Amino acid sequence: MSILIKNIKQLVQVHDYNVMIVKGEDMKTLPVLENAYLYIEHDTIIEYGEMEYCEGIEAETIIDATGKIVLPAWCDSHTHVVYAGNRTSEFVDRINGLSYEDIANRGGGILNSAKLLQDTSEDDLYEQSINRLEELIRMGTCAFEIKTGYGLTVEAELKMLRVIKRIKQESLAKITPTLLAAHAIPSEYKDNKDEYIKLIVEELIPQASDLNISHYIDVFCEKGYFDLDDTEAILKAAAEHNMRPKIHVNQFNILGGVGLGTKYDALSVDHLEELNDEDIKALKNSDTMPVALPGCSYFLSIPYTPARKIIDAGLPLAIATDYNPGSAPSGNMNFIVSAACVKLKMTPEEAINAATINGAYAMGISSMYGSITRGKKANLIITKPLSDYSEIPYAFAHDPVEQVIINGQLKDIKNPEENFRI
Ligand SMILES: N=CN[C@@H](CCC(=O)O)C(=O)O
Ligand SMILES: [Zn+2]
Repeated sequence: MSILIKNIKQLVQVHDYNVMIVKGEDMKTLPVLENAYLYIEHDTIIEYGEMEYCEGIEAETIIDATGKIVLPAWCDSHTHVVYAGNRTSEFVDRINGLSYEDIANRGGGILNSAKLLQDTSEDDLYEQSINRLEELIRMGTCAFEIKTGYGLTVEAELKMLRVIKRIKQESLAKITPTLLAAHAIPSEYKDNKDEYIKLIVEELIPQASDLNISHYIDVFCEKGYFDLDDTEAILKAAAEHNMRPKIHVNQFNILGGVGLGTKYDALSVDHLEELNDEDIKALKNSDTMPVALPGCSYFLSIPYTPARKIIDAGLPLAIATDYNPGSAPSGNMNFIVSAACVKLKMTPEEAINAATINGAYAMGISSMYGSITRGKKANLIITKPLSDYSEIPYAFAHDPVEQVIINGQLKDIKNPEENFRI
């Protein structure tokens, strides 16, 4: 199978030499080839260049991309897309004045989603989740991290892991699973948090490790959830099973989770709506990717991650959706790229770097995803006709995506019958 895309107005994020991460000042640069072609064989980017060098290249499928932009598909490194039902009633409660914390204190929030998920069959959970995921592929995302965390019992967390495994096996999207058993304290452990941590450490992590699905561990390190000691106990146990941290830190309060994350060589530390100089210092001496989640800030009306402080300190930054039923019920990366520009004051170049190559890094897949590089996987967005790539974040809430190539397959995203499964 071969595809040739011709007359591309702008081929974006082109790197002749493979890149794994883009940091600081370098995030301002987005390499672009004007009037270009791109040639794909099977699932791989084989060749690209200026149109004048395209002569003689033949392919089974030829796409004329006159006026259009081609870029790597979005890499969403933080999602909770496997969940049951929704939490619209809490949405209304918040409109009427309750805070996210008030709702959690009443026993709602994550615990509500956990109850729903525990009562949902594995097949139903799979169907709900893959349908959400396919809607997101139509919006241009082809790589997703997916967390557990709405099970909160050994049985239900393993059910979530099996659903994620099935999605990983059946979807054309690239999936990175993460174990987030420490997402909230189940009500039966309300006065006995240590017992729940013991359950995670002694039963869940070893059983999850035996399933060999997830190589990443997450903890919601936050007041009222898991403190620094709890988090460390879980990271330590996970490290013995070769699970690397990707943790929720600094969403509402600074507990020292960033420093703890870097100490345990976290692949990413996510949220960072609150951030101090010590956190910046810890990140500077690490291989840890900071991840901003502007959809959560928008939906909960909490501060936005100080992206300028992070990037101007010479650090890398990724952006992701945090797609979940409580704090960010949207997985639209086009919106996230726009919000990064408008609210986090990132340039379009920085935002696109953050949503492609740095998103891929935050899933440990940037050697094969996140840039237009010979040998990398062909996961691509072909836009509608646009004046320039900066129109993607500029025209917020518009849908810039016309076609998607996922794993080397051209998909008709407007056709409701189109499927994105292997
Ligand atoms: N903060 C922790 N976890 C999610 C929210 C989960 C929920 O409310 O269901 C987040 O990243 O925002
Ligand atoms: Zn999250």
